[in-house]
Amino acid sequence: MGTGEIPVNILTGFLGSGKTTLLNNILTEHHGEKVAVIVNEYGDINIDGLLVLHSDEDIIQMNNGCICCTVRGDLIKMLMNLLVAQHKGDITFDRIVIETTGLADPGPVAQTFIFDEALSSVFALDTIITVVDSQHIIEQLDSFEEPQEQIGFADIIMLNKIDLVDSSRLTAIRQRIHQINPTARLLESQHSQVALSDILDIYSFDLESKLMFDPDFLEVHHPHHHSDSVTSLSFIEKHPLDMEKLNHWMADLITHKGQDLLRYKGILNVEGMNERLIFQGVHMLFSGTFDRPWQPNEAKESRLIFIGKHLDQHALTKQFNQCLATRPLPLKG
Ligand SMILES: Nc1nc2c(ncn2[C@@H]2O[C@H](COP(=O)(O)OP(=O)(O)OP(=O)(O)O)[C@@H](O)[C@H]2O)c(=O)[nH]1
Repeated sequence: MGTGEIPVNILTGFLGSGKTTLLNNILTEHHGEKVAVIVNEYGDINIDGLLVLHSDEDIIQMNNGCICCTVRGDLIKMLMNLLVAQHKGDITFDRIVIETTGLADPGPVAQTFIFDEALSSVFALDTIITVVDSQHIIEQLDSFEEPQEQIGFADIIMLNKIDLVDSSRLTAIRQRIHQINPTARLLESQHSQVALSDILDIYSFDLESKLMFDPDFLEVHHPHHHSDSVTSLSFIEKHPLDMEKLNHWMADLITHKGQDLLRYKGILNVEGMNERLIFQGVHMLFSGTFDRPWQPNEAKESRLIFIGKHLDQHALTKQFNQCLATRPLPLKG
């Protein structure tokens, strides 16, 4: 939608489904386009922005709220600023990709490009792409409203993480999705690998189908209510962490609280290591891998976020602090 020339793609999908992985695939593919990226994160610290593999793309972080609620005004301002900067020759871009939080309703974000006359004359909504975690989506649909909205508004739905499910589960997911959104195109992927020609430059945003899903879509949108039961807790810590204590903590946490942990992720500073430890988890599925060395110009600090139900903030804070590496004893004089 929109009559402008600059395509906009909205990446959405529930927590941990593979949106940032898809964004990185888009950015690292050689398509010859310059992409301006807007990343909106749930929680109060920036982690995704630090995990995006960008070279000279312009990455804009929106951390002060959810893109579909309070920050919609900010989104308009940000897009306007991008246009001004492009006009002045400070930056150039051929496309905008917006990654929403895992708890966003993409409806209001799409609306921005329809209602705002100035924006809709410059931008054209290309596709709303919803990434689905095939391992967890059925339970997510049973428990939360957000995945229904994300699937309902999609033009393209990527059934991701198909390495973690069998074909009968995939059939059940397809049927469930078809009930919510019979018109979206379904793709299957592992690690969000799809041909970019299947998701970009399709211009499949279809107002009719959005109105079928939400007859009030063209009304001025009422604030979106997130699932009240979901909260987040984040840590930023300069003191290095002890790898062994961290492993024990995670093993214990996943065993006892895995069901409630919708998403946990972080970039950790581990004692004795020159590389960042990238820490990723969705429920019981957890991975920790060292990636690149810390750069001289970046703060060597751990950033960690938990998003989930019934988070015991006091206990988690205590457990996190117990993972700090033992401070060296002061030298005796
Ligand atoms: N096994 C498996 N893991 C995957 C696949 N796709 C992504 N992952 C992993 O799932 C985790 C979450 O992926 P992200 O791309 O960060 O997910 P996201 O949707 O951006 O997460 P949030 O922004 O936190 O909601 C990471 O550890 C990925 O490496 C897949 O197809 N199979």
